[in-house]
Amino acid sequence: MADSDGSKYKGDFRIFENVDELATGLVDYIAEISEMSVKERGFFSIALSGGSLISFMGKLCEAPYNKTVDWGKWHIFWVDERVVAKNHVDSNYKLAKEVLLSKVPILPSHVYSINDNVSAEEAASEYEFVLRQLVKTRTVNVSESNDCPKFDLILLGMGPDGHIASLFPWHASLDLKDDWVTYITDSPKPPPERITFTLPVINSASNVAVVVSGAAKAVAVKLVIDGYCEESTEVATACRLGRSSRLMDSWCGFWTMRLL
Ligand SMILES: O=C(O)[C@H](O)[C@@H](O)[C@H](O)[C@H](O)COP(=O)(O)O
Repeated sequence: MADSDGSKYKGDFRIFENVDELATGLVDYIAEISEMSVKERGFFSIALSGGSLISFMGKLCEAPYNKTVDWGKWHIFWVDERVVAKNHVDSNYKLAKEVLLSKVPILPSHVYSINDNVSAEEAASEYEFVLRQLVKTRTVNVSESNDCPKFDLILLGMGPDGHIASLFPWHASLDLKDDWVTYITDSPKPPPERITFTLPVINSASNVAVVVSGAAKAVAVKLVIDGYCEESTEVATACRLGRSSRLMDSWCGFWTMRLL
């Protein structure tokens, strides 16, 4: 599969019987990429969205992951964040803190949350500034094909409308090419004010996984599977599954993309 800038990805679909198996499959995948990145670069840079994927990541606090993962090497970012106080019920940071960050020995200085005391516009530009410093020191790797950050892993959820991060269908933010982080004040999903990585940053990551469960997502997932069918034979099994059942009633799984 090739992106518009010629980047090549290898991907697969991982389908599970239930959300508990999905959580185990997801944390195995995260632990594997963490180990590989620490071996190759000495760091692991991971960017998270909000939503249900964070609760699945809670399994990382259990054995064996709590002991085997090299938590001191983790650097955690947010692919998108709602511009609300860190203790607000809508905060993606709050969710990640409760489920994971407060339970494993990640260094507080390696947790890059947004500044929630400024406007969405300022928060986005400050976050991009922080990223630029970390790319200079290579704490976050840099893409060989553009100057974008190349996160070791970006984890996304997907809404029933097909949105990922805080990039919503038909929104002008989808067309941004030069910004790394942007802001919106009109999110169709509340709360309205958010910051988000742009598509060039998401598409530059070494690994991306989209984690999706539930009946509400079935139509959007079918569109993704059909898109893959047109472009790649790598995911033939998932495609057959998608075709034989035409539209699955529900969906429980994630798909991965690895930059070659
Ligand atoms: O801030 C947000 O709204 C999220 O980052 C968003 O992109 C989320 O990941 C999807 O809406 C899926 O959420 P669920 O998995 O909870 O449906």
